[in-house]
This record gives sequence, structure tokens and C-alpha cells, in this order.
Amino acid sequence: MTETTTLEPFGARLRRAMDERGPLCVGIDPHASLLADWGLSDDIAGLERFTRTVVEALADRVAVLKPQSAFFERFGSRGIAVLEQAVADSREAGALVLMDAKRGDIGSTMAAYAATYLDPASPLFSDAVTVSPYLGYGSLRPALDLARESGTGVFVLALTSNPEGAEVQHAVRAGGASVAATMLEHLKAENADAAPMGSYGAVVGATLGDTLGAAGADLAINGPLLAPGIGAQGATPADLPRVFGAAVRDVVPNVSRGVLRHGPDVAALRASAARFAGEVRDAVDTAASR
Ligand SMILES: O=C(O)c1cc(=O)[nH]c(=O)n1[C@@H]1O[C@H](COP(=O)(O)O)[C@@H](O)[C@H]1O
Repeated sequence: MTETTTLEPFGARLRRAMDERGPLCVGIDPHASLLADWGLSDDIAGLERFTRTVVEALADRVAVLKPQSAFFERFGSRGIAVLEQAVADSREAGALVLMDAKRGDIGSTMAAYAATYLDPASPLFSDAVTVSPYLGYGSLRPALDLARESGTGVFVLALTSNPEGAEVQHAVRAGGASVAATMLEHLKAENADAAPMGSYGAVVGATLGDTLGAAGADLAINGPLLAPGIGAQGATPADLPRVFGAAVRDVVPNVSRGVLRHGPDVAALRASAARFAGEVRDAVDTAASR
């Protein structure tokens, strides 16, 4: 692992990136419908052009880029090659790359997923990865440990932005805490003593409005809160203080289609990302001054 000794912990790198570039994560989600809207073919050439344009437009200015692996996997090995190039080019231009892979498996297999995204020797090495805790938080241990070793991060699905998530995530365990609250407790323990912020994040949808209380969620995990749902799913930056309360400073809002729909014009993509980042910063500053 060549980069292990040089990479600062992900949480510190993320905090600095958000301070310097603005608190925003833009998704690289090459939906077939977006390829069509951009006048591109739904094939490897279209995928490549789309991805290159987003990276060229945004990697030197947004804090985090989040490629959605599924949109690349659907093109097979050549799609993965496009993803590899996007990860390398984005990191080279200074963006942190959060690979949206939502992996989760029994521990021994989880170790292979972890190596894929969090081992610096891997062609898909990223700054962080999204994981699903459906097999139990402990099954994620190989990824949590490798992240600590390689200075990378892990984002665990806790309260997802989709309405179906509550069926599982709000379910109350024998001890009385909801599944989501239990995940947040685990992450808080993982991030203990980290400064300025831990490297273990939770995914908490920006769309959740006032429902967080129903899940008994304590968002003070000393780690980043990835908040998808702004833009196409209906949430706005102005919603963030209401949803996240005091934890709003640790929120990394994700916008995918809300920015990407402005392409393929590079200036328009940049303007849209700058607008979202500015609106998020205003919302966070206003909440802090109250
Ligand atoms: O982990 C995620 O990124 C994620 C979690 C979640 O709860 N909801 C959610 O929408 N996402 C992802 O965030 C992105 C949202 O895209 P837009 O709705 O186009 O902004 C997609 O790539 C989703 O897969």
C-alpha cells in the first residue's frame, strides 16, 4: 500500500476540502436519460464523454465527487475502465472521490470489497466508499479497519433518502433503539477522539424533513453526514438546518441530477455547482448565527 503513509485521515481531508471548496458533493450519475438529454448515445462512447465532461468541469473545484458505480457497471468491463479513469482524474485534480458502491457482505467477502475501493494498490482506489449495514454493523469491520489504515473513509447507510427505507431503518430493536439509531451509535464510537472530524460517516437523506425524531437519531457522531436528496428528490439547501439541527456543520450534501441536468455545457455545470455550494454555505452560516 504505497499511499498509506502519506494520506491524512479522510475526515481531516474532507473538512479541509469543504472549507476550501464549499460544502458540496456532486454525483457522477450517467443515467441513460441524462446521456440522451446531453445528445449522447447510450453506449461506452456516450458514457466516456459524459464522465470526462463532468470531471473536467468540476474536479478542480468541488469538494467531493461521488461516482455511482452501477451506472458504469452496466457497461461491463469497459464501463469499469471509464470509472477507473474518472477516479484517477478526479483525485489528480484535487477532488475527493466517494465511490457510491453501497457494498455489504459477510466479513470475509467484505474484505475483498474493502480492498477494491480502499486499498491504495487497487485500480479503483477511492477516498471513501458507501456501504450497506444490512448484514450487521460488525460485518463491515474489514472496511472500517482498512479505512483507518489507508486514510480513507466509509459511509454507512443509516437513514436513506427514499421513502421505503423507514420499514427497516426505523424498526425498533429489542433494546429499544431503532436500527438507524444503532448504526449512528456505532459510528460515534468509531469516530471517538478524532479531530477535526472522524472518517466514518452516515448517510442521512436531506429529504427526511421532521421524521428523524421518529427514528430516535442522534446525529452527533463526530463524523460526516452524507445527505443525498437535494434537487431531483425534492429537498433544498434551505431544508438542511431543519433536518440536521446542530449537526448541519458536518453535512456533506449530495446533488446529482440537479447539477448534471445543466450539462453538457461546462460553464453551466460549474455555475450550478457553485450555486448549490453557495446556498448550502448560506444555510449553514444562518443556522450557526441563530
Ligand atoms: O448513498 C447514496 O449516495 C444515496 C443514499 C440515499 O439514501 N439516497 C440516495 O439518493 N443516494 C444516492 O445519491 C444520488 C442521488 O441522486 P439525485 O437524486 O439525482 O441527486 C444517487 O446516486 C443515489 O444512489
